[in-house]
Amino acid sequence: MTTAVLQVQNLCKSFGGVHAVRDLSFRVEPGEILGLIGPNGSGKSTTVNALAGVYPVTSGEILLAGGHIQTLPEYERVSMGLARTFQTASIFPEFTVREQIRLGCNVTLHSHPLSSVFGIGRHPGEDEAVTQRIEDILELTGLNDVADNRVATITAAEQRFLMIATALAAQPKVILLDEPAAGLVSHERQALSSLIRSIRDTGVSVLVIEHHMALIMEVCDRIVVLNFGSKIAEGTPEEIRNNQAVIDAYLGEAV
Ligand SMILES: Nc1ncnc2c1ncn2[C@@H]1O[C@H](COP(=O)(O)OP(=O)(O)OP(=O)(O)O)[C@@H](O)[C@H]1O
Repeated sequence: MTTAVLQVQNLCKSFGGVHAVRDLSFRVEPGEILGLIGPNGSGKSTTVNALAGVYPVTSGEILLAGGHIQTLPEYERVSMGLARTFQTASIFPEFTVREQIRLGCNVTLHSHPLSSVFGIGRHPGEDEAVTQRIEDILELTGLNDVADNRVATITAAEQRFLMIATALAAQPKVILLDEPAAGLVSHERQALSSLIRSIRDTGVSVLVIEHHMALIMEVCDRIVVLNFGSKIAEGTPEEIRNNQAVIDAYLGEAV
């Protein structure tokens, strides 16, 4: 078996007496788009926050490319290759789009933070590499046309894509997308589907948490389904669509 990009083993997370996530295990393989779905309150956000290091786990293990990360702080997980987006836009309205993406690159820099001012601790070629990376991300996310616009002035959909762009700037091995389609209209969701596939095509694995079933079924290679904090099913979109436990708990007659 190849090493998973992200592996979750027997993850439990409780808040006092609330068992938000119970004994959850799954793997995100290299080059895979994995969906995490379930009804409201089933533990999806808690899982993402535990993976990202926002919450300490109650028990269980999280491995990134084979190494344990469950005790590491959030920023170390990012610099090791686990990036995430948030349900609400987490951006700087006064920055330009390009500046905001540059911020996301900082976690990968070897140069001293003041190297551009004082010329000390500079890693040759790093500025050029970062500039090229930003251009590549603008191209990938379709934000080139608004690259020099202030973040406050771009559309809500562009802000969502910018959040993904900023997460990509950290050069992740896996990106966690927390409800990326929230608030998007049909053609924007289509663009999001294409973007998610393009991200995978660059070699970055994707874990996507989403309520929009058409998008999940269209874009995911495999899907994990939660209910009351526990995994009730795992499989291809076709298998999940026809799984009676999933239909009863979540999908109903919707798909
Ligand atoms: N910080 C917290 N303190 C106490 N209980 C919490 C906390 N965060 C989540 N919970 C509880 O944990 C359970 C799982 O919540 P979670 O937000 O992870 O579900 P979800 O699947 O992401 O829901 P939604 O689809 O509505 O975002 C719920 O019962 C919720 O009330």
